[in-house]
Amino acid sequence: MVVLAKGELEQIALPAARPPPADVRVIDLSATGASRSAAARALVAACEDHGFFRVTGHGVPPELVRAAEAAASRFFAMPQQDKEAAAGQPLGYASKRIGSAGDLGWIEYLLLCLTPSTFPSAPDAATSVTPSWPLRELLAEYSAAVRRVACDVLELMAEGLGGDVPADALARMVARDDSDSILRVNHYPPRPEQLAGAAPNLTGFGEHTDPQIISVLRSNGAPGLEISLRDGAWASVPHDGDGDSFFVNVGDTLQVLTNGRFRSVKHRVVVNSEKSRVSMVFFGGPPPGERLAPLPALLGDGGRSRYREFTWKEYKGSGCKGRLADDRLCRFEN
Ligand SMILES: O=C(O)CCC(=O)C(=O)O
Ligand SMILES: [Fe+2]
Repeated sequence: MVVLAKGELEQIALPAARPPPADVRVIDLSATGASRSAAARALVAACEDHGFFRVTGHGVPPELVRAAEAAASRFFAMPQQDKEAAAGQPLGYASKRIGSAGDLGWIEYLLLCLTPSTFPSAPDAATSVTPSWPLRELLAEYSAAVRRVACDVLELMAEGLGGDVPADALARMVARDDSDSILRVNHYPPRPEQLAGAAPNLTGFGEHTDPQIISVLRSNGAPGLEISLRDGAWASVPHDGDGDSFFVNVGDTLQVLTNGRFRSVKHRVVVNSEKSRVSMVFFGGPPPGERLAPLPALLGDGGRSRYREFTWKEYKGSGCKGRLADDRLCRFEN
C-alpha cells in the first residue's frame, strides 16, 4: 500500500500526455552461426542507439518466472504490518520513498542483495530483515537464472564489439561470486479511481539511469515503463509480444566500459492504469573493488578515455546520497 501525506500528491502528479511507443530491438540469444553474428551486431546497435532492448531465446523456464512473480504478488498483498516487518535500509521492503534524498513514487518494493556474503544460506544466519524464507529462496533461484541471461548478453555484446575485446571482458564482472548484484521487485498499485481527475498520471519511479553494468527486467505486462530517446523525447515500452522475454538496460558502468559508445538509458515508470504492475529487475554490478575504466580496445585511435578510473564502491558511494535524476557520471568525466 502506498499512503501519501499532505502535499505529496503534487510531487508525483505528471502531465497527462502519453508518449508514442518505442521501437525496441529484439535479440535472440539462442541464435547460432551466421544468425548469432547478426544478433551480436544488432545488440551493439541497440546499445548505441537506445541503450535498451528485449531478449528472447534466453532459456529461463517460464514456470520459474511465473512462480517468482506470483510469490512477489502474494508478498505485496500481505497486510502492511507484515510487509513493514521486512523493512530495512538500504535493503528490504519500502514504500513510496526511493533513495534517501526525498524522491517519491507510487510504488512499494523489495530490494534483495544477492552477493553470498550478505545473502546467507540459512534463515537463522540472516543478517538482514528481508522477507520470509521461501520467497527469498525463490527469488534467489530466479536471480541466479537471470544472472546467466545477463552474462550471455554480455558475452554476445563482447562478440559484437569485435576482435580486440576479450570474450569475457564484460561478462566476468557480473559472473564472479563477489559481484555486487541486486534484485529489485517493484509493485505499482493501480492508480486510485478518485485521483483519475486530479492526477491522471503519477510518477511510479522517477526518471533515472541504472548505475550498474546491466539491468534485466521482467514485468507482468501492465504498462508504464518509458525510455528517453537520444533527442530527449519519452517513448513508452510496448508489451513484449510473447510475454516471456526480458527487457535489458545499459547501465552507467557499461557506458564507462565502452568509453561512452553505449548509452546508459534514462527511464521512468508512469502509473495510470487500473492494473497493478509488478516488475522484477536484476542489476548486475561489478565486485566492489573492481577498477572501472574504458576497455583499452575501445579507446579508439586517439586513445582518449572519457572517464577517469574509479572503483565500483566509489561510484556507488558517490551516488547514494543524490536525487534519482542526478547525472552521477559527470563527476567521473575527464
Ligand atoms: O518497474 C519498472 O519497470 C522499472 C523499475 C526501474 O527502473 C528500477 O527498478 O530501476
Ligand atoms: Fe531503473
